[in-house]
Amino acid sequence: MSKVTVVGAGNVGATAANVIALREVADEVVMIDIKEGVSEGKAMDMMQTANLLDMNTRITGVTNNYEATKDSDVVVITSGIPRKPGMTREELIGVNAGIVKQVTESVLAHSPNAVIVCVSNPMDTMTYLIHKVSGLPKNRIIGMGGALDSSRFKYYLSKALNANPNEVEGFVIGGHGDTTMIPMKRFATLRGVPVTEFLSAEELDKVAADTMVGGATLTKLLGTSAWYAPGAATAEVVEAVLHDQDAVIPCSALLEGEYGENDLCIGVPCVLGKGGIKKILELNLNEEEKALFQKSAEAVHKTNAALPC
Ligand SMILES: NC(=O)C1=CN([C@@H]2O[C@H](COP(=O)(O)OP(=O)(O)OC[C@H]3O[C@@H](n4cnc5c(N)ncnc54)[C@H](O)[C@@H]3O)[C@@H](O)[C@H]2O)C=CC1
Ligand SMILES: O=C([O-])CC(=O)C(=O)O
Repeated sequence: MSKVTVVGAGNVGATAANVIALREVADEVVMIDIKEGVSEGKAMDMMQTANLLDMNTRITGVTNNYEATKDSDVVVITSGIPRKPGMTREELIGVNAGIVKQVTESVLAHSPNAVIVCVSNPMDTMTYLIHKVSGLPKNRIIGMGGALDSSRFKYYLSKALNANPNEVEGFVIGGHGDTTMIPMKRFATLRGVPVTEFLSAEELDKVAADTMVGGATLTKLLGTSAWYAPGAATAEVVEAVLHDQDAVIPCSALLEGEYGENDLCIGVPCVLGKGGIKKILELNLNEEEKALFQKSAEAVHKTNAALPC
């Protein structure tokens, strides 16, 4: 029996729980929130789709009751405030650091062996905070950002190529921020054919720029940040871990020398499976990519330095 807890039953948390349940990634999903009745209500609503959608996962919701999260295999942390139009993710640090710290302590008290997937923003810094607060082995803490950013990159590539998004491959490394993401243009392909065969340098630069502000674009349209793709990307990460898929997904991982960085969580290609991050893949970056990575890392270090704890 596998069990996933999702902390925060707001837009992203509830969507992630729903996708995890519909894809039957886990046997049991528990949503927990501080808002009285919200998790319970969303869980009941989702369970009323079970017979319509042939879903066999059991979803429950609780308010503040960590006992119900006991012995989870994976805990997803989405609790915290989202940005509003015009804000950066980094501006959320003050409020969200306090929430993420308290939530990490509470979940680990009941699920000491869980793999933690951090979603709350600023995500790389919140992932780093979880390392500091928990002292867990580094493989058990995964920051979810690259899965989403890569999916957006593939979306914008598919639009520029006028192609089926499922035929497109590509990934994004670096920080999960409007100016820190690094869409890896050099490795993007349409069914294995480099996209540079079909797109000009200018067209590809536009795809990369749109990807970097993908979250901000949606925040402007929606008045709050996005949830469908973030929820689905979170479910992808949880599935890779629970089903021991050895899936290569860019995630925010603690670096200890990789990519020339230390004491930093930032997006790098990871092999995900049982136990969390099985391996970090070190790419042979060219000079331009190295410089972008260094700049991105500096920015994330700077945000980390603003952590209140
Ligand atoms: N890493 C990524 O790729 C993405 C990150 N995000 C981030 O995820 C977070 C959640 O976003 P949304 O779901 O849109 O926000 P939301 O406001 O819809 O939901 C957040 C939920 O967290 C709950 N919460 C607050 N404090 C809590 C606590 N101590 N314990 C349990 N629950 C608590 C709130 O009551 C609320 O229901 C934000 O920080 C957002 O910036 C959003 C999209 C993508
Ligand atoms: O844009 C935001 O603030 C939420 C987020 O991280 C994303 O959708 O990429």
